[in-house]
Amino acid sequence: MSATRVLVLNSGSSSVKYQLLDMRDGSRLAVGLVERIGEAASRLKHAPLAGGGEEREREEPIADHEAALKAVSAELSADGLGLDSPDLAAIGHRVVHGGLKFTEPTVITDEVLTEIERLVPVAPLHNPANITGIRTAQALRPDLPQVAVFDTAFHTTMPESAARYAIDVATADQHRVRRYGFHGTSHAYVSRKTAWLLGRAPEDVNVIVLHLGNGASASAVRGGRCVDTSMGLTPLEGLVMGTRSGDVDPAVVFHLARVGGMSIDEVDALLNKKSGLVGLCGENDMREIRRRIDGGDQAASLAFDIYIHRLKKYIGAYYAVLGRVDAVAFTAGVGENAAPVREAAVAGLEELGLAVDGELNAVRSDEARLISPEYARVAVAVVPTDEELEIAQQTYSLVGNPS
Ligand SMILES: Nc1ncnc2c1ncn2[C@@H]1O[C@H](COP(=O)(O)OP(=O)(O)O)[C@@H](O)[C@H]1O
Ligand SMILES: CC(=O)OP(=O)(O)O
Ligand SMILES: [Mg+2]
Repeated sequence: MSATRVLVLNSGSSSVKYQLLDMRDGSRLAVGLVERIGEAASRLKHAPLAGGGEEREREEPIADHEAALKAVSAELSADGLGLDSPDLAAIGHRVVHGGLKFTEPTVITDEVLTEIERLVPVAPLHNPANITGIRTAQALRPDLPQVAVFDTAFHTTMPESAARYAIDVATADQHRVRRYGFHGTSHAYVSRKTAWLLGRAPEDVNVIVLHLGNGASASAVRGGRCVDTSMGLTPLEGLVMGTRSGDVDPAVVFHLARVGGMSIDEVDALLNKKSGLVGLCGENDMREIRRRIDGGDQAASLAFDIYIHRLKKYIGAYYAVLGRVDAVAFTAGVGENAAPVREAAVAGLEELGLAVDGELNAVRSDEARLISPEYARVAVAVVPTDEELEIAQQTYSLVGNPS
C-alpha cells in the first residue's frame, strides 16, 4: 500500500502548530501545538484523534524551534504515529515569505531553502522559524519529500496597481520593494469555503476576507483571485494586530530615529513587537481585552475602538476595490470567536448592505455559518480557517501517490 499520510508544520515566531492527516479522506490523526517557545514555561498540547490515545498537555521549557519539533516527534511516536512511519508520504511546511519566485507549492531543495533564507529580512519573525522547522524535519526524515506552501502565493494575482508602492520605480525594483501579502493559504481556503456556503462557484463571487489572528490581514477576492490585501512588503502593514502596529505614516520611523534617538532595530522591535493591541493596552488577547472593557478599563476600550476603526476602513476600501461584494468572511482566532468584534466591524454599514443578526452572531460553533439577517444584500459569514488542511492537500497533490 502506498503512503497516504501528510504531516503539516505551521511554525510561527513563538509557536508550532502541527497536524497529521490521512489524505485518503482528509481526516486528522493527530493535532497539536507548542506555544511560548523560548520562554521559561513553554506549553505542549497534543491530541491523538485516531486510535483512542489520551489528549496530553504539559508545561516545560522548550528553548527553540528545533527542540519543539523534537518534542512533537516524540509525542507522535508515543501514539505509534512517529515520523519514522512508512505511511508518511511527505511533510508540508507553511513558509510565510516566498517573494515573487514561489507562486505554487514547491518541493524543498537546497536551492529553495537558500531562497527562503534570502527572504529572512522581509519576514524576520517568521521565515527563520520556518527554516528551522524544515531543517529539523529533514534531519529526522532525510528520505521524505518536504514541501513548502507559501503565505504569499495566493496574492501573486494582485494587479500592479495594488502591488506597487508609489515610490521611485528603479529603487523599488532594485530592492524588490512591493506589496506581497501574507496569510494567503487562509485567504484562499476561506474565500473558497465562503462561496461553498453561499452555494455558488468561487468564480462567481466577490469576497472580503478578514483574517484576524495574532497577525491580522484583510483581502479582496474577486472570482477566486486576490486583487488586494492589507499586508505589504512584510507582515507589518495594514490592520491593527496583537503586537504589530499595522499602517502608520512612514515618517513615524524617521521621527523616532531623529528626534527620539532610537536605532532602526529599536523602531523595528517597537512596531512589530510592542505595538498593536499590546502597545495600546498591554494585552494582545481579545478575550482579556473584552473582560477589561466589561470592567470599565479605558485603555482596553480605546484599543478596541482603534482596532475596529482600522478594520472598518479596510472593509470600506475593499468594497470600493471590488465594486460588488457578495460576502464578508471573518476568520482566525479573533474572527472566529469574538462576536463583539464582528458586530462592531459592520455596525453602521447598513447602507452598504451589511448587517449582523445578534442571535446568529452569538452562536458558538466550529462550522462555517452565516450571521447576517436574511434581508441583508451582502452575506456576513464566520468561516473557521484550516491552513493545515489546505497545506496538506497542496503537499499531497504535489508528491502523493507516486506511481
Ligand atoms: N474565545 C475567544 N474570544 C476572543 N478572542 C479569541 C478567542 N480565542 C482566541 N482569540 C484570539 O485569537 C488570537 C489567536 O488567534 P490565532 O488565529 O490562533 O493566531 P495565530 O495563528 O496568529 O497565533 C488570540 O490572541 C486571541 O486574541
Ligand atoms: C504572516 C503572519 O502574520 O502570520 P501570523 O499571523 O502567523 O503571525
Ligand atoms: Mg495564524
